[in-house]
Amino acid sequence: MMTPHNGAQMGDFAKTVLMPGDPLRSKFIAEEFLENPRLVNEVRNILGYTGTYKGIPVSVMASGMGMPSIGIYSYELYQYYGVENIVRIGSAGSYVERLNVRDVVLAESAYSDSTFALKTSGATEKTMYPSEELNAIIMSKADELGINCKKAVVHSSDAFYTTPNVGGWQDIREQTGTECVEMESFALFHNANMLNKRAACILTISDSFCTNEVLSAEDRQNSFREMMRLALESAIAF
Ligand SMILES: O=P(O)(O)O[C@H]1O[C@H](CO)[C@@H](O)[C@H]1O
Ligand SMILES: O=c1cc[nH]c(=O)[nH]1
Repeated sequence: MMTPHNGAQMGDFAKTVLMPGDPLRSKFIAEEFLENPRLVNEVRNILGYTGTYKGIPVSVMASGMGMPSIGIYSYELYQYYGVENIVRIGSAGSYVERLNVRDVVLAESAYSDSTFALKTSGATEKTMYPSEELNAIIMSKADELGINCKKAVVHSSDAFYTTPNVGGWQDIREQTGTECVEMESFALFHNANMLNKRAACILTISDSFCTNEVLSAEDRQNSFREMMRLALESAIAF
């Protein structure tokens, strides 16, 4: 079953797909962590692989950046490829001092003023929720692995670059209670809930709005090993 955006056949994806925004983070995870990784999609260079981790099938495929992009890929994986679980593994900018660069964060909810949900299904909620079951497994795996995984309310933004006239990150933080920003989890959680599937989002802080630290493109691609291990160990426990 091919789609306009995915060249894989039905059966090519495992029941759980890890989903970074960056296609080269997807390639890195497949080559570094999966046994016998097989490239199953390269349409638009949205690299997708299936292999095994500790003998259990797991897939990893990029989402691209932003809600329209993850909206397409997650919908097709759930609806046409029989995927049950998608775990976004992304980078994020921190709005608060308790979330430092390289900290691992689990989204407990995603707030957005995006129209993605409204346009997709008519949903008017501004907060979308991940699967409680997946989150519980991820937190318990983090404990087992000795990873300090911090839960946070995430802001899913439609814009990466903003100008001063639209209100700054401090206003957003105060008005919404969000603690870090990324660009996809609201749409992913919406699609999972709409299709009776499961989703979660683990993030690594790559930028701090408080300290102005910024990680390099290479670090964002290859260095988030704690998040990758946590996602893989959780995936085989789902
Ligand atoms: O590192 P990824 O997973 O792409 O996530 C974050 O990075 C991109 C912006 O730099 C957006 O996609 C944002 O959500
Ligand atoms: O500041 C950031 C960092 C990563 N991703 C975002 O969307 N914003």
